[in-house]
Amino acid sequence: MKTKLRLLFIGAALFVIYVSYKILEPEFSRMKERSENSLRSRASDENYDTENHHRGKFDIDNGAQTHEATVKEGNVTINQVIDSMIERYSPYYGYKLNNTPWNIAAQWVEPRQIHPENAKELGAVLNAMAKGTITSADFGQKGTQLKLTLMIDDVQKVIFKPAWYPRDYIVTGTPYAGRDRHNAEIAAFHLGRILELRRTPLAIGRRLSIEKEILPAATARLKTTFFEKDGESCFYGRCLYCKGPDDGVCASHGIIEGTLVLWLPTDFKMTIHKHPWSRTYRDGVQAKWETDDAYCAKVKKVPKFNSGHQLLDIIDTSIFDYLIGNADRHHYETFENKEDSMLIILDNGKSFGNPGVDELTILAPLYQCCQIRASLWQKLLTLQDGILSKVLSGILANDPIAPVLTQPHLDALDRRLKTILDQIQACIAEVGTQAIVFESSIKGR
Ligand SMILES: Nc1ncnc2c1ncn2[C@@H]1O[C@H](COP(=O)(O)OP(=O)(O)OP(=O)(O)O)[C@@H](O)[C@H]1O
Ligand SMILES: [Mn+2]
Repeated sequence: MKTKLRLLFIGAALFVIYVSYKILEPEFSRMKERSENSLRSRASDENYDTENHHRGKFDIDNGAQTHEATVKEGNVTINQVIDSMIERYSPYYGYKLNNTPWNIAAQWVEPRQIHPENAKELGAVLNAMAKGTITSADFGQKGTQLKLTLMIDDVQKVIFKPAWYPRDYIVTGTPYAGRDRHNAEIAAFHLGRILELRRTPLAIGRRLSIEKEILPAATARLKTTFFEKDGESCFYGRCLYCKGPDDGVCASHGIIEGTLVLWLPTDFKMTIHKHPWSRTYRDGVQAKWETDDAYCAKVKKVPKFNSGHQLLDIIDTSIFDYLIGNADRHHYETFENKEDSMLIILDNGKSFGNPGVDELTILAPLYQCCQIRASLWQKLLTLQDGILSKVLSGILANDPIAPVLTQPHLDALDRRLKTILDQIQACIAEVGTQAIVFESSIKGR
């Protein structure tokens, strides 16, 4: 019996080494190819502003950022991998469009992705969100937290989630404590891109002038929630936790910082589902999943989870949430009447609260079901050894409200990634290779 276990373990370890090698191999050769082709293709792309040809930097900042990897034949360093990934995932905000940005973003939405892999128009859409004119401002429509619904250029709806905390504020208490972290929405959006999940709506930071940009566009009912404190304009909007001035946010020198999240096209209706691993939000009351190690087997008996991809989507999301420290995934939404719909990763506001706490219970869907899509596992393997934090911080460095995350939050990502990979190894040792599911996360089947 002991020998059998030992053999199984050695077999699993060899399998992991082989798969890791296979995964990294194409990344290395793609990198070589890219570095050879990048300058050539950049110069031939007429939509790139050749005077400011570097991607990234939100405001034109000549030549400050050069991520061209100089790859020597057969000798790829980790920094070159990082630079190449930053280059690949940094939106190019100066990209010039031939179409309206809003139509482009609306056409991207499909049942299993909100945007395509690495579209060059992404920077232009984000830029339009960050620079467009606010033509109307009203209460946020749904949810319990303070937010505004803004209209940009008369046509595009976005949510504005305002800043509550300075970047280095550490939220303590329950895993879901505190107000929303607006910066978390931006970090989550880009993390979703790096992980190739692409299920999070576009998000970008923006600083708005209350007097010049919000008040002139504000509805009468929103204006009634404005007040003054210490010579600054403030508002408290309307939501479950918006009772009055004590629940308001204030400008600083007339400016209020926040994150804009692009509203999904309204022709996609959404169905709301209770998350099977949701918390009770009651002190001393535990949910079933917290006390029952065989909980996953019970979830699998529910028709919508015993076939199809929703359970795997939940596992993807638990990995995503563990990385960002989001213990507040109480519900989730899918597209109505789309059989293959993804779990849309909406609302990441309760993330990046405490970089010193790794809330392992967020990973319960992974460790209780012991299954993960091969595509996500592969992606995670390529981001080990500090690559994840460096790539994400390189991309976030170009957001208008950078720095988006403090170093302790970035370090937490690498630490948590290691825990996830260890957990996957433990699952392989426990259930064998059936822990790895060969199903595309984008196609769903
Ligand atoms: N980008 C979006 N496009 C379309 N609908 C959205 C978008 N973002 C949020 N919604 C809708 O608004 C609801 C509330 O948004 P969100 O979850 O961000 O707010 P919240 O106040 O944090 O909610 P909760 O209190 O439930 O956590 C979502 O459940 C979803 O139905
Ligand atoms: Mn929320």
